[in-house]
Amino acid sequence: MIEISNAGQVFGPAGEGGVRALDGINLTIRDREIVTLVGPSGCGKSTLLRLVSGLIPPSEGAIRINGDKVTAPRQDTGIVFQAPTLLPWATIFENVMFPSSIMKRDDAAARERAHELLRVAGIADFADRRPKQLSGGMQQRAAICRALVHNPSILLMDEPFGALDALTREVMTIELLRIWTATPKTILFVTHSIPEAVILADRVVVMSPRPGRIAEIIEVDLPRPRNFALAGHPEFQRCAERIRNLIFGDQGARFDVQH
Ligand SMILES: Nc1ncnc2c1ncn2[C@@H]1O[C@H](COP(=O)(O)OP(=O)(O)OP(=O)(O)O)[C@@H](O)[C@H]1O
Repeated sequence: MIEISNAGQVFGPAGEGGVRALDGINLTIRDREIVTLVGPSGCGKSTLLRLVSGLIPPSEGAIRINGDKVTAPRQDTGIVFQAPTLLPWATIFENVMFPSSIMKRDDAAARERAHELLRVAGIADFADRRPKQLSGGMQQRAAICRALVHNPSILLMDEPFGALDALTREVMTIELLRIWTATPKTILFVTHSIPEAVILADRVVVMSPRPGRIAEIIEVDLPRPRNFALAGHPEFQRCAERIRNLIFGDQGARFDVQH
């Protein structure tokens, strides 16, 4: 369970000169829940993900995972950024194995898991290539395999499919749900895509413009397993409509969120 209590973040000097990115965030994420985060550009989605990952400490409040205060990156957490951030000099297989290697858990089981993930992601034939020999989409698939290789119980994803073409993006979204069904984990997922936010989530957290606050939390009552055929479902449309109204409904609306 992830507990975000009264978390706030100010970058730079305290007071007038600082940038307040987050204000008074309270959110509890249950085990094996998928929560998506949407909101206008600059509302603090990535910052909130970084606080939960332990990459930066919150200026105010606290993040707890299973009761322990998060003070640094944790072994039970995997993270995927929008850019693949692979090591250019290592092979795809070595990149995927990297978390297991630094945790000194690069045994036969981990290697088998890495091969299996590469198969699922459709890039097994590229295991011995260097990142620059793969397309951007294939590199991103490798980055997702890397985040999953040590079978973390928490997966934090910051617009992981943002740079992919629309078709690959849908395939990867459904693939992520398939992986989640096979090995359930708690997922916090930042996206600019309303359909992606709804199709993945148990709950969608909609954030308001800077300083980022939670505007509303929307429960998505759609059956699982899910696919994009559910876009015609009345519950899908209700959720998507509500998110749109929250984001575009006021004068401060920003148009960088995909309909
Ligand atoms: N390291 C930093 N130093 C100073 N300001 C920062 C830093 N990181 C983020 N910010 C500021 O905090 C605010 C929130 O940024 P953040 O990247 O979390 O927003 P976001 O909702 O993820 O945006 P986007 O949707 O465009 O990716 C922005 O105003 C940004 O300029």
